[in-house]
Amino acid sequence: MITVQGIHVTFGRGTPLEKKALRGVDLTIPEGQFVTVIGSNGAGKSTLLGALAGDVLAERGTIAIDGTDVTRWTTPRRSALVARVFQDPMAGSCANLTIEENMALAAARGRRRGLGLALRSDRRHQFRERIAELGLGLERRLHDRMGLLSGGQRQAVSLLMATLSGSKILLLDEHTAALDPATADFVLDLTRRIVRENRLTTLMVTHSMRQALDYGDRTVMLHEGQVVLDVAGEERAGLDVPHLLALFARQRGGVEISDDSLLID
Ligand SMILES: Nc1ncnc2c1ncn2[C@@H]1O[C@H](COP(=O)(O)OP(=O)(O)OP(=O)(O)O)[C@@H](O)[C@H]1O
Repeated sequence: MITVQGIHVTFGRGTPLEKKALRGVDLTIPEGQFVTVIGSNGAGKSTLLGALAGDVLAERGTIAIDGTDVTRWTTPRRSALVARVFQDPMAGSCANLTIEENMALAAARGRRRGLGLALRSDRRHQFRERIAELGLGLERRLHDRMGLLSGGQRQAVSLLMATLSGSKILLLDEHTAALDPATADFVLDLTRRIVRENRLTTLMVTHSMRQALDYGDRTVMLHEGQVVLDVAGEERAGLDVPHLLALFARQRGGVEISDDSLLID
């Protein structure tokens, strides 16, 4: 369970470039819920994920994970609880380490155990079995450098890595945006499977309205650092893309969507 209460984040405070990126965000996300997060450029989506991961410190408000106040915890301290997959397939894993070493590092995240221990033969066997489940044949490439993989393969391995440390929260920041449509579909279906099997509490930022409605159980829209729409259950099931766009336009004072950053499919 994630509890965000009254979070405010301001960048460049007191400078001419001061930007209030989050302005009093409240969100309670029950364990295992999969939330899609939408909003136009600069709405505060990545900042919200950064605040949850600990990269961005909130100046006001609190963030609790399973009842523990983590507001002042650093990113490394939160890393055993929170896993992230980024838009850039090169981020979040080490290109110069092998697939197996990357998996071992992910498994050791937030723990004091070293890489050696994480690479014990029983763990190696486990890594091979887990990566075989992706159906990409990567179990035969465990000793290849991560940098040799395609973008889609890297995102798939990054998703798998997110499950190895036992963290219960998954943050996905447009993790399919850099992939071709077919590969994006594969990674999204894998995401759905991994989230369900591991009962991960998930926030997925997407610019695609279609993805926002097709994946997950709840959709949250941010606008200028605030939650302006929060739908789940039957209300969400009854929404289609034109509806969502109309709701979005209403939040913007009736201004039509002319923002290229919002994809409708
Ligand atoms: N490190 C930073 N320093 C200064 N300003 C920042 C920083 N990070 C984000 N911002 C600003 O805060 C606002 C929110 O940014 P954020 O990246 O959270 O938006 P977003 O909704 O993820 O947008 P996009 O869809 O374009 O990625 C933007 O105006 C952005 O320019």
